[in-house]
Amino acid sequence: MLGLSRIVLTLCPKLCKCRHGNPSYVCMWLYSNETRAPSSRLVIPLQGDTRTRCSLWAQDCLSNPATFNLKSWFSSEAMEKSDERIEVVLVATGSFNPITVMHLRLFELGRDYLHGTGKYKVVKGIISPVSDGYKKKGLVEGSHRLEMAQLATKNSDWIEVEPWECSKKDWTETETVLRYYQQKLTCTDNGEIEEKKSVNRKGQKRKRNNVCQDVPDYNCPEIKVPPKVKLLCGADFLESLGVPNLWKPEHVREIVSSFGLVCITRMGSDARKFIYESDILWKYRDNIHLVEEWITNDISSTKVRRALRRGMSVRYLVPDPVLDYIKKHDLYSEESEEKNTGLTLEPFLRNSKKP
Ligand SMILES: Nc1ncnc2c1ncn2[C@@H]1O[C@H](COP(=O)(O)OP(=O)(O)OP(=O)(O)O)[C@@H](O)[C@H]1O
Ligand SMILES: NC(=O)c1ccc[n+]([C@@H]2O[C@H](COP(=O)(O)O)[C@@H](O)[C@H]2O)c1
Repeated sequence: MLGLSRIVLTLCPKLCKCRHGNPSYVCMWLYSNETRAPSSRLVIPLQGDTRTRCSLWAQDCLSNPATFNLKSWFSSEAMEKSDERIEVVLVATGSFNPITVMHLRLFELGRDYLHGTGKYKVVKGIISPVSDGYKKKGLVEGSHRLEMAQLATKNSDWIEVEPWECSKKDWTETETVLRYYQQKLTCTDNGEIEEKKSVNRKGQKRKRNNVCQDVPDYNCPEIKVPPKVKLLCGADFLESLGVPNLWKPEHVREIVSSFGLVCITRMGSDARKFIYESDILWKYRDNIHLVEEWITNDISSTKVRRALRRGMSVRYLVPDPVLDYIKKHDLYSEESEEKNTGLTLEPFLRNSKKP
């Protein structure tokens, strides 16, 4: 809870149970330093001097976060009404050529880890297959990769496949992809309201006070605190951040500072050492969650494609419906592996262009 930048108090007439329609709850929106969006919300029944107490507590907490102790200010009954965990949406980008069981495991491992911290609640997982414009060698058509990812996640009640990135002709940088998903979550939930609220009639930005009363009511569905997007990846992906000309330094900074990473260990990669050796990753190491996979395996799409080309079984490495789809469409062959041969990977091409 340290790192609060702003607390907003509002009264909640819509939660009111009294006949006169007077507000009966105080809603406190807590804004973290990391993001401009509210990170959590507390709802406290309005009894006696609750509103004054909220206001005093907010000022006290902001001026000296070390004194933060909500329980000493409010009753346990009031506290039980709030879930202070930060909601997270895990986004995995990649080729998924084809999707394997390990890709699905990444989500389970990432979610378990974040829940184990007690600080986060994972509300959704998003698989975002890369566009054909990425031009990676052996990359089969996006429509097939999408379909396979959809088949693989059919039985999951929290992992979804987003076609946005894949259905574009051109490749999209990962930082843009994450921003898109964050914006999508924020706009549906409360992003636009937040924007409107911070602009006054003359169109000028309103000065943000530490404590004010201008946030809409608690139980409007559209003002729910938006979940935070975090990038879910394997340790090899993390190490790729250091490959010259593959990533823009400002994108690496933005990914580790604004979004954050949940990184699963992988054979052949030493994520801990990589973070230590990178100044930018070291600076934001608190925003990089390293998850140890103890049941190690090195399933990779490359190895699955290789086995398929050689007519070997890949059963139990990919979900059964995915295997059926691969067979039905005869997706992976020596010929498919030659796709994009001789082409430069789009990120290298883009980053080598003069501005
Ligand atoms: N066995 C694994 N352990 C940890 N992370 C993995 C594993 N397999 C895939 N990932 C992660 O899944 C994400 C998407 O990966 P991608 O689609 O490139 O699959 P891949 O199996 O790594 O493919 P390839 O074999 O072509 O490198 C990446 O962040 C990658 O690090
Ligand atoms: N600069 C960038 O944004 C950048 C560079 C390289 C790869 N990526 C992404 O990382 C993922 C890598 O996937 P592969 O491991 O299958 O190559 C893809 O989603 C790709 O778009 C992003």
